[in-house]
Amino acid sequence: MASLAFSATSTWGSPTYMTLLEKFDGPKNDRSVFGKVNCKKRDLTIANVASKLPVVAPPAPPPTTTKTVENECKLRAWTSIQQERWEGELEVEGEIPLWLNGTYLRNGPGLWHLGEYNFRHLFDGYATLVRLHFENGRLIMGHRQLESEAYKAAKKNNKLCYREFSEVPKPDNFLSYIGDMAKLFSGASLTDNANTGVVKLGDGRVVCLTETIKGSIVVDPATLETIGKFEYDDNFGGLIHSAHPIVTDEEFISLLPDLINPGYTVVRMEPGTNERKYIGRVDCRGGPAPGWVHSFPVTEHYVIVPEMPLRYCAQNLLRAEPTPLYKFEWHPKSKGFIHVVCKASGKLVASVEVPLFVTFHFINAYEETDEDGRIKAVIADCCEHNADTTILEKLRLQHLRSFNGEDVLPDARVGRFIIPLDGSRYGKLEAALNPDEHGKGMDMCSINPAYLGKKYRYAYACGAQRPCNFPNTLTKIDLFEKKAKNWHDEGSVPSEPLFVARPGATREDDGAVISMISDKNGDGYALVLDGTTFEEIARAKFPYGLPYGLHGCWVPKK
Ligand SMILES: CC1=C[C@H](O/C=C(C)\C=C\C2=C(C)CCCC2(C)C)OC1=O
Ligand SMILES: CC(/C=C/C=O)=C\C=C/O
Ligand SMILES: [Fe+2]
Repeated sequence: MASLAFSATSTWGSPTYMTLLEKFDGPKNDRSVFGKVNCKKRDLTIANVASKLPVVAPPAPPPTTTKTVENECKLRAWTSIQQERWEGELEVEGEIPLWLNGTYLRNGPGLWHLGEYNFRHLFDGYATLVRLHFENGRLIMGHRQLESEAYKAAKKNNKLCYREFSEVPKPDNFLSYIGDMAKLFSGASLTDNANTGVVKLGDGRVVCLTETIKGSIVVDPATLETIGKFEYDDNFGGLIHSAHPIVTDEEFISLLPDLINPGYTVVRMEPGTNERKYIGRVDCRGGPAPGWVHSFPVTEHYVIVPEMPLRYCAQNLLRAEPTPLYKFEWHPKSKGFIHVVCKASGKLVASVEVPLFVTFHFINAYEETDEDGRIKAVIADCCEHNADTTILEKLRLQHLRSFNGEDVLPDARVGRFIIPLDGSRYGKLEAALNPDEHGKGMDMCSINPAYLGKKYRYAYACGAQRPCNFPNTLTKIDLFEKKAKNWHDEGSVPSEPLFVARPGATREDDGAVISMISDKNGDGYALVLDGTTFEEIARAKFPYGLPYGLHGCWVPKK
């Protein structure tokens, strides 16, 4: 299929869209997009509608293959999405459990270039939403670009217009540079490219998120259409928040880092409202700025506030060219801390110094009680990168695209913080199990959501089968037995496994685990594993390989 190059000569306005709408109509369209993939053409309502969707050709992707020592790497994980959107039914191999009814939504940075200009970091890409709709053993896949202001402006002007994770728009001249600085301070130049995750609020609204507050965007889970900005209806201000709020049917809890008076505000929002309410505040204990707080855990009674020695850095925010640690700085002398805030009173119940740590993702946390039922400690688990920040650099696209058989993924582990609540000054950090169990790779985790904040046994994540340059296995961690069971498809990259509990289940691991795989042939497929045995129960090939996605959520059938 001819693709419209995302260049000065291409048209992204409605005339082209209309032309394509007419041109790519009906099932014929599917074939032209798919090539030889086995996609059923049954008249499923959604699929039928979907097959009539305009298949707008996207920016031409950057080179898709990378020379390696042995062979050509065709992996699509690190290359831009092929087209703006697609939807259709997939042929299922194996059996999708009939109880698995609902939609898995996944978000991630899926478009990494503007015309000839290639972005440099995984986290810079424009958001690509993917949906896997499971219904009575059948599976419909769809993907669509998120229509953020940043994405729309890039398409319209064919250049970067907002500050992304590592990319910064080039000022035209000195005066515009001064203007850009003003925009930076007001937040006007920050991106709203919500490419990190997607959550379902208790009231049913589905919101895409990233680190910037303005990058909170409501989408329709059925069509993946961008509905509009999620406006927070309160006076907290600020420009950034944790990219991973804690979201349940009852609440939305988030942390707002304060870069002026280093600290964090803990806030809570009720379903059906857009108003975050104040829970409490933690002042940082070290360093010139708060630690990066990409995620945080909660227990039944507490919000756990990590203060990582990898701290936000005002100078790096202002720089035009990325530094090795991007918007952050490593401050080992400033130390690392974990703070525990009571959800009900907002009071700080513990604040302990812990060994240096680096983490993107907390897995879960819970309270440990003594014989009399008194809470004596908090346990908080995370994907911990052995206090080594190099993982941030390893997520550069050039690095991800150039795997040559060398083992270059830095080691990681399930880091377990033990935080005493008896007034002690220090907490501990240790590996929850031997990292060899999961090939010393560890990130992109999920749990059975019914165990959020509670003592739990199982975590699902990505581990490593070495040599590799990125986590390449799905791993089920048993924190009681301290064992892991690993799933691996040689040469492929799986995305974050998501656990869905079987309705009525009483065992923690009774359910299914969903992931999407980029395989070594350049294809991709949805994968369903049994939550207990961790064996494959079904897979369904995509029409083409999709870019890597970060985080997702489950929207159960109503
Ligand atoms: C991880 C991860 C990266 C991605 O970040 C996206 C952006 C736009 C982040 C921007 C910023 C920071 C990381 C630090 C503080 C400043 C600011 C520029 C907002 O989203 C992710 O989840
Ligand atoms: C992809 C990743 C972090 C994503 C943040 O949202 C980490 C991968 C390697 O450990
Ligand atoms: Fe994340």
